[in-house]
Amino acid sequence: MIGVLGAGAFGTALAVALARDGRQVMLWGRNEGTMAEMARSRETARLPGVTLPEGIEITADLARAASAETLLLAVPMQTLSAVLGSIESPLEGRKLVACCKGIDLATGEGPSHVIAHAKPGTLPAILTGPSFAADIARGLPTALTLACEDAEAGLVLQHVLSTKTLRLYRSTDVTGAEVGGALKNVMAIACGACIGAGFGDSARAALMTRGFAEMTRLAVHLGAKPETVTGLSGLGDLALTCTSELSRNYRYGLALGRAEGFDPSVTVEGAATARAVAALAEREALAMPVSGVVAALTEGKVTISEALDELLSRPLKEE
Ligand SMILES: NC(=O)C1=CN([C@@H]2O[C@H](COP(=O)(O)OP(=O)(O)OC[C@H]3O[C@@H](n4cnc5c(N)ncnc54)[C@H](O)[C@@H]3O)[C@@H](O)[C@H]2O)C=CC1
Ligand SMILES: O=C(CO)COP(=O)(O)O
Repeated sequence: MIGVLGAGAFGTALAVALARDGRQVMLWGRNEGTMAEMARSRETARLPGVTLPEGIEITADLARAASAETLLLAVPMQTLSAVLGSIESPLEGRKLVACCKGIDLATGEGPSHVIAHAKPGTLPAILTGPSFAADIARGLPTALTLACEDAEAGLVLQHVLSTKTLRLYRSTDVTGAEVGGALKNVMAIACGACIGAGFGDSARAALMTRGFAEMTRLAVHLGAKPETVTGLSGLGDLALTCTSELSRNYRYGLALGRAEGFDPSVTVEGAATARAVAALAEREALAMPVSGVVAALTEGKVTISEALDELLSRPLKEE
């Protein structure tokens, strides 16, 4: 049995893909009324046009869902610690797969460390890479990285979570996979803002490239392998998210660039993560200029033209 905690777009899409491939899945969401309605209609507004297979048990009972052998944690990054804290069972020896992207603002930690601190003795892993929930739910081909420090547990998870259309590549470099997933959202906000403000495609390509350099710098500083950053979890997801209007982070950036409002209820992981990265960069004395500018922009501390000036006025250097 696979338990998916978080019945938003991504958690539900993963539950749909796994159930369609014959897995038994329990999908948990915190709102009893919403979950009862999902169970009745076998639909969700988060994934229009998608029918939830009968193989998904829909529940608002956290203890029940958390009793599953493998748990996928598909809640927003800044809520991960609280959700884990509300599970009474210690979950010792169980595989806990983070399906969220970002860095915890309170601690500066990625999802696997948040899991390890909240639930010691578990086997933390991360599932990350280029994939829109809508694509996964429609059964379109998707390739992701499954990273777990415990190679044996990673191998088991790779087989348990791969389907005919969802192809998982295995890695033991959890830090590299997490940094890629977290930073690509920050860069997507930057790229959206760039296009929204009318700075053009050449400027976006420059931001993606310099953003990738920042991603690599932080990952390697934290002990990751550079080749992980060139994989699906890094370059792959950066390419998707910085160029598609299906991305919420990119769309949020577009709105910032156009000086338009944006629905605050939409999950935009890159805003809090930019602030977490800026704090981390300062603590570790790392140059992370694009992340710093995105943090300032999303906090309303600079305008879009001040943000551009800041990046263009940096000292000239070797690439
Ligand atoms: N939507 C997508 O295409 C993809 C999303 N992700 C990641 O998945 C994670 C979740 O995002 P989505 O499902 O897209 O967001 P979403 O906004 O569709 O859903 C978030 C869900 O979390 C629930 N939630 C919020 N706060 C909670 C709390 N304190 N306790 C319990 N539940 C809570 C909400 O009720 C909602 O059901 C994010 O980290 C995102 O980066 C990763 C890959 C693709
Ligand atoms: O992570 C994603 C694609 O890989 C989804 O991106 P957004 O959260 O920006 O919509």
